[in-house]
Amino acid sequence: PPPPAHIVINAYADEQLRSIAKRMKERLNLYKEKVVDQYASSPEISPPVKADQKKKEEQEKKKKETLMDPVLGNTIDPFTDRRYIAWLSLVTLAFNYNTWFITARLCFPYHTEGIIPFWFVLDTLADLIYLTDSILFQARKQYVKAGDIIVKELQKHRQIHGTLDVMSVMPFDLLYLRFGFKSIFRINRLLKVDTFFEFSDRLESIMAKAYIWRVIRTIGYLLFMLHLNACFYYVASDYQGIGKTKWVYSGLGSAYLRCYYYAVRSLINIGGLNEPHTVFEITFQMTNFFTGVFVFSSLIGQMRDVIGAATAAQTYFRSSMDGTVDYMVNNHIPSLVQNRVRTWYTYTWDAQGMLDESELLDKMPLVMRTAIAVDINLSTFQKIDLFKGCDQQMLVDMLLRLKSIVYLPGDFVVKKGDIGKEMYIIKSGAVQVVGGPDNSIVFVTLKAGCVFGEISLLQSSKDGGNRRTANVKAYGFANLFVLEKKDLFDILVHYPESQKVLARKGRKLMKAKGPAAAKAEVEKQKGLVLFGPKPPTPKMLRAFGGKNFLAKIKVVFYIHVQ
Ligand SMILES: Nc1nc2c(ncn2[C@@H]2O[C@@H]3COP(=O)(O)O[C@H]3[C@H]2O)c(=O)[nH]1
Repeated sequence: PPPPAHIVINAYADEQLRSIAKRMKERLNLYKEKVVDQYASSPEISPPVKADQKKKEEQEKKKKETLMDPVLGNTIDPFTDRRYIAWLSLVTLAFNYNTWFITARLCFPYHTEGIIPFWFVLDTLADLIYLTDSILFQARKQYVKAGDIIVKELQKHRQIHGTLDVMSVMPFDLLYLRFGFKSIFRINRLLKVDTFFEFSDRLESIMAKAYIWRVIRTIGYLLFMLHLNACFYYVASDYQGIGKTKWVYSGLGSAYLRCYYYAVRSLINIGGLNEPHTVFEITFQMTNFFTGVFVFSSLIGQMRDVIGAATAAQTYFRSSMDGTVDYMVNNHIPSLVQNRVRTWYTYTWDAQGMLDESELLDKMPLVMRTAIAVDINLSTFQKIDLFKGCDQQMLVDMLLRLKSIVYLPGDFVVKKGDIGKEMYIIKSGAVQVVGGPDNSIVFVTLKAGCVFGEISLLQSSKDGGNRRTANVKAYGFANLFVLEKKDLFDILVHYPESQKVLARKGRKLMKAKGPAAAKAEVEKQKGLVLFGPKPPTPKMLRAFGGKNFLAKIKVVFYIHVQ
């Protein structure tokens, strides 16, 4: 029979009682949750991120304070400071100006009355750059001594290591006053070569495609060798007398251009030059040929290495794909499968620029791998519902064990009824949970950042709880992270709290999504097999608990009023 209608004596009191009952019920649920997972409703105490961040900020502040030089203010970290690298490019420009023009002006007749003021202005500009570098930049550079970053004793370091630097800015130019305007007095400017190499190293380390710079630099070396040879040839011609013999520079046209042309033909062993006749000419020419053979062969070899290293990854990809295709052809694999394998290779290469990321990361120390993994994926992981309430460090441990894998459109990632040995996190693309005849019904489409395959993974193998509960198919190209069950359970051993959280969530998921298995789960819970005994309901809550809690209160209230 239908329950009797409620007797309402006082509407206000009834309303109050209802609201008390509602609040009590909410509290009851809260306690229930807390008994199983202490972080369930207090997210503010679960992730220790805030404490970590605070610590980090303090450390950074401290570091900044210690990096102050008492004399010069902020010191420079030469490895990471981009402004310093930008400045080095200017110093490199000044160094190149000196290197190319001091030698050219030394050999060619470039110091005519009209041009001297221009040279003077350019020289002064270059010297200003050198001076600024020595005083403001090199002096403030941190350096490493026995593994320590030294920032306090910069003065001492400057005295010992800055000798070349100081020599390079010595104003020997003052000798102009005595001996006239000659670029030889500026030859000490070439001692700044260290800065050029430093710039080169730093640039390489920050460039995404460092080989571009390496190729440019090697070409620069080649051109400079030719430049030097052009200078020597002009000096040799001058020594013999310009235009005196057929071999020497004739004195016609642009001296530099003609001498450079000679250097190219002679040093690269192209030949086709006028025959040398005097002993001096023959010796010069022979020396040129020999130097050319050694210097140019090594420089050209260097160029080949640079380009080879730049395309090494591509070559590795090609050779592994070719090897696989050969294997498939030899074993008469159906062309449909062959095409899918080819597509997988091409897509994986296009998407990640490598076939196996873990190969690259394996060589790094753990702390670096962690930094990269945390940077790339931790935020995605923190958003995943399944892992909410889990220990942060456990998430980091998990990140380190993930493997990236690509599925082609239509590929089955998991099949219903299979044993679940891994779970997946979608990195990019989408997957569909499908079922029904011909798998034509799409239950849900999961996108980047979603997890699947976790239901069977979190269940025990007893009663077949570890079987996949649905089919999951890749929709388009799906780039997934795989986490193996073995890895997950290896990690969970160290995080019992997180294990409880996941176990609870696993049970919830099973109840919600796998009805048949959920039945078995209820049976199991009765026997308290899987996750230990259910915690008893607190006494106070028990007193209020129960299905007909409201009815009970009403009866008491009714009797009381009566
Ligand atoms: N059974 C079921 N699985 C789903 C659903 N939505 C997503 N999935 C995922 O599909 C996966 C199939 O394999 P698992 O049973 O291991 O884990 C399952 C879930 O992660 C759903 O509504 N029902």
